[in-house]
Amino acid sequence: MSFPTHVTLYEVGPRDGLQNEKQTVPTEVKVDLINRLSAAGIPKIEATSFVSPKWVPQMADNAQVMAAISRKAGVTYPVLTPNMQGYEAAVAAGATEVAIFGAASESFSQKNINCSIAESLARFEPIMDRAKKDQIAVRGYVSCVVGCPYEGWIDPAVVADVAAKMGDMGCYEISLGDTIGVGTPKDINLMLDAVLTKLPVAQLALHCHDTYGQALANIYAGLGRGITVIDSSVAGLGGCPYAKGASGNVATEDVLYMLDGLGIETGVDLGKVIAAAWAISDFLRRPPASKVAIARRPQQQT
Ligand SMILES: CC(C)(COP(=O)([O-])OP(=O)([O-])OC[C@H]1O[C@@H](n2cnc3c(N)ncnc32)[C@H](O)[C@@H]1OP(=O)([O-])[O-])[C@@H](O)C(=O)NCCC(=O)NCCSC(=O)C[C@@](C)(O)CC(=O)[O-]
Repeated sequence: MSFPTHVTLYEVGPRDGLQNEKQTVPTEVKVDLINRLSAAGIPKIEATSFVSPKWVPQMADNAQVMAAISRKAGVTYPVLTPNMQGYEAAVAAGATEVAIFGAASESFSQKNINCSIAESLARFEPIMDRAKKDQIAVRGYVSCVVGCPYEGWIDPAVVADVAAKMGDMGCYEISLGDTIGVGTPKDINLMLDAVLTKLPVAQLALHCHDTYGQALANIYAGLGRGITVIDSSVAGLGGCPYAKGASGNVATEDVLYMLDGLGIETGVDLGKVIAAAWAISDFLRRPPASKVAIARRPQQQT
C-alpha cells in the first residue's frame, strides 16, 4: 500500500468536540484551546458553529469566540453554517471559511437540521451563491456515510450521490463522516469505492468517530486510498448531539502519532497537541479519550 507524503489535519475539537459537553465551557477556555492548537501547527481549526442556540446551546458564544482567538498566519478557522442566517452571522464574525453539513440518511437529516436531504441541499444553494461572491471557501460534510443511529446501515451509493451533489454545488472539499463510528476498514473501502466514482480523492476528507475503536484503522484504510485530509478532535473530545451514544472523533494526538510513525508529514507538534489535550481535559475534569495523551502526560502543564 502506498501512502501520501503529506496530510492536512483538520481539527474539529473546539466545535464537534465541545458542542456536546453538558457543562458550559467558558469562551476563554475555548479560545485558549484554539490558540494552543494553532501554536501546535494545526493548519485548520473548526472554531465554532453558527447554528441555533436552542439546538446547540454550547456554541451560542460563536461570535465571541471568533472575536477573541489570536489568528495565526496560515491557519484557517472554519465554522459550521446550516443556513443563510448562520452564514451571515459567521461572515459578520470574521469567518473566511464555512462548512455546510448534510447527511446520507433522511432520519439523521431531520433530527440534526430539521429538514430532508433534498431540502437541506436547496437550503445550501443560496449559501454557495453568496460564498462565491464573498470569496468564502465552503466545505461540505456528509454525515452517516456508513451507519445511521436511526436507520442502520447506509447504502454507499446514497453517500456518493449526496457527496457529488455537494461537490457540484462548489464545495472545495467533502468530509465523509462516520458519525457513529460503526464502520470497519471494509465499510470505509466500500463507501470510498462508490464516492470515488463521482469525486476525485483530492476533494475528500475522512471524519471518523471512534465509538467502536475502529477510527485509526479506518483512517489507515483511507490513507491507502490516497486521502490526504483527516478530521480529528484533540483529546478525542465530542460526539454529535443528534447521534445518541456516538463517542468523540478520533483523537488528534492518536492520528498524529500514527502519521509520524508512518513518516507522513503534517507540520504539527505532537507534544504541543498532547499539552492542549491535557489542558482541556483537566478543565473538563476527566482524562483525555486518547491513548497517546495518556501514555505521554506532560510533567508540567504549560
Ligand atoms: C438548522 C436549524 C437552525 C433549523 O432549525 P429550525 O428550528 O427548523 O429553524 P427555523 O429556520 O425554523 O428557525 C427557528 C429559530 O431558530 C433561529 N435560527 C435559525 N437558524 C439559526 C442560525 N443559524 N443561528 C441562530 N439562530 C438560528 C431562528 O431565528 C428562529 O428563532 P426564533 O424566531 O424561534 O427565536 C437547526 O436545526 C440547527 O441549528 N441545527 C444544528 C444542529 C447541529 O449543530 N448539529 C451538530 C453539528 S452536525 C455534526 O456534528 C456532524 C458533523 C458535521 O460533525 C459530521 C459527522 O460527524 O457526521
